[in-house]
Amino acid sequence: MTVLARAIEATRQYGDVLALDRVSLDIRAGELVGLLGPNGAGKSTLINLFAGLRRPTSGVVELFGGSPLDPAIRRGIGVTPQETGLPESFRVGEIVDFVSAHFPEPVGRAELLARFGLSDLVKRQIGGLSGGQRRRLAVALAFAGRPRLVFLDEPTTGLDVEARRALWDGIKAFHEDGGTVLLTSHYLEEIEALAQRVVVVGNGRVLVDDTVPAVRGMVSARRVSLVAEDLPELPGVLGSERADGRIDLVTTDPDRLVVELVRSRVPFSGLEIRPATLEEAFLAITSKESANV
Ligand SMILES: Nc1ncnc2c1ncn2[C@@H]1O[C@H](COP(=O)(O)OP(=O)(O)OP(=O)(O)O)[C@@H](O)[C@H]1O
Repeated sequence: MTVLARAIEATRQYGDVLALDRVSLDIRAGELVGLLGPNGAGKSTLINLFAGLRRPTSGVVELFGGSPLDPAIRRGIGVTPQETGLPESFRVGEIVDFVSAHFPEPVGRAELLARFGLSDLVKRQIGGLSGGQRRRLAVALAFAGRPRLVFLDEPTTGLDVEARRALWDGIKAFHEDGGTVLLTSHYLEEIEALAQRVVVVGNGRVLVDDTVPAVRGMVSARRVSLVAEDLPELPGVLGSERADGRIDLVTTDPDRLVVELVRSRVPFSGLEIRPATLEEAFLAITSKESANV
């Protein structure tokens, strides 16, 4: 399958910060890839390299077989960064026309707005939109020029359930028509709703590149929560925290943890076991990864 975007051993440093550490990744035509990772993992940096907004410190980044720094090549992509500033005095329809004018075969105002559930806002000034409406508009604009490949950095942050669904529908429709998408998210649920492939990044490295069900299986960390005065060292604890009189322990083996807890004869009560958040699960993957190095 045609590779539309490729990183080969791409490293990006900001001063002392190693934001990306020898990342190699192919995005193939027709894929909808979810880039998942905690804050500071390097997701935006990777998108910025693909979109030609930053250069790699070392390694190679290609877009459509050429350089992402070439404006003619970049015309084939659509991008919505994490934060966008749209001119407040423009009306929604005007900004769509303005962006569309930069492309040879734009989607067209009515169709684009309909795809993202924004038709009713066509005459509204951007300054009068809610935060969620602005976000949806910013994402819709990435699709205005009929791009082959779209990069969306946390497209649904700050959106309520309905707005999120409207956005997902727009992204899905593009993908079903053969479009290729790379989107970032903190939520596996979001990636699960849209993508088949998920790339997990942490500390600037690709930790996992697999199908959504495979990653679901990997992030099997559980949170064991209980009330106790004090706890001894327990095996398999990846992280712990104390809040509201409870102690929360993150582990990939809750059965063993509970057995050891009982064996330790420390008095406890209110035992609860539930799935860990993705952030906690990342910790599990990251620590497994560093154990393998
Ligand atoms: N312009 C910059 N100057 C200095 N450091 C930067 C810059 N941009 C990013 N970084 C650092 O690089 C690392 C990766 O940041 P990046 O924004 O790519 O992460 P992210 O995965 O997108 O995070 P988030 O989920 O919070 O958006 C972080 O440590 C960040 O502080």
